[in-house]
Amino acid sequence: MPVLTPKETTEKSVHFQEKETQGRSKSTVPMVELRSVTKTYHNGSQALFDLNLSVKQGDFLFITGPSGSGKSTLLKLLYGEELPTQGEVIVDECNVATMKGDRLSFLRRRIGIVFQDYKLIPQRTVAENVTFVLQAQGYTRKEILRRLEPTLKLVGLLSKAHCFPDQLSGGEQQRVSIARAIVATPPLILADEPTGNLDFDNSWQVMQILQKLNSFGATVIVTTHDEQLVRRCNHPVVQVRNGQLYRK
Ligand SMILES: Nc1ncnc2c1ncn2[C@@H]1O[C@H](COP(=O)(O)OP(=O)(O)OP(=O)(O)O)[C@@H](O)[C@H]1O
Repeated sequence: MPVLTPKETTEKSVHFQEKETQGRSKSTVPMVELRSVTKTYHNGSQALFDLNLSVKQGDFLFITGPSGSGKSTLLKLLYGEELPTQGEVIVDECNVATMKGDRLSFLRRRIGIVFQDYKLIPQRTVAENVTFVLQAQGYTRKEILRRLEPTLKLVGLLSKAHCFPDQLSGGEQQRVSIARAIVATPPLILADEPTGNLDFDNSWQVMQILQKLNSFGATVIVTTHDEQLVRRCNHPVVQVRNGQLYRK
């Protein structure tokens, strides 16, 4: 079972400020645990089989694997988009499969999700795309404004706050989607092929942001095909093959 080594620096919440983390004790608390998880889709397609994984708070993990091996399915199980056919999916000490309604929504608020295809709203500006979810969650205007600026600054888009998505490059659009995922400072960030549509320089920029968030304390799990990017970052890697996980 790939149990991943925790980093030296671990915090429970994300703040967009450098923090003095040297000398903190390692976290041993798992943020994510999959216990003997099997996922078979209704059409009989078996995506994952008897899979175990433990990712501790503050870890950074890459998940690689060939197309169709089950990477996206694994992430979908973590945010409750799909349910396991067998086994348990534990996120932040909650059993995802047993959560419904408000409890599932509350758990999802603690997870920032970044997709390959950005999923931005074309008719809304960068600032509106980023703050939309906060508004829906009932944050006050003052709190929304307090969060917006440091978030845009972190992804290098403060000067683009009033642009619309079609006025941005692909790399910039992906950074907006990261800003949207992190503006509520979730302790867990899941990124599904976040660099799949980007060239190497933009991919590296995205990875640097994700690594920065990890250094601030967030647990980060990234699926990718990009071996070059994985090699350049010094983080644990597991591979999904035939529905199971292998440590690389
Ligand atoms: N909604 C679904 N219904 C039926 N089968 C599905 C569904 N989603 C995924 N699958 C199947 O599950 C398996 C794993 O798919 P998944 O999308 O998790 O792979 P992946 O590793 O993320 O692939 P890629 O790298 O191409 O995105 C594949 O065989 C796929 O066809």
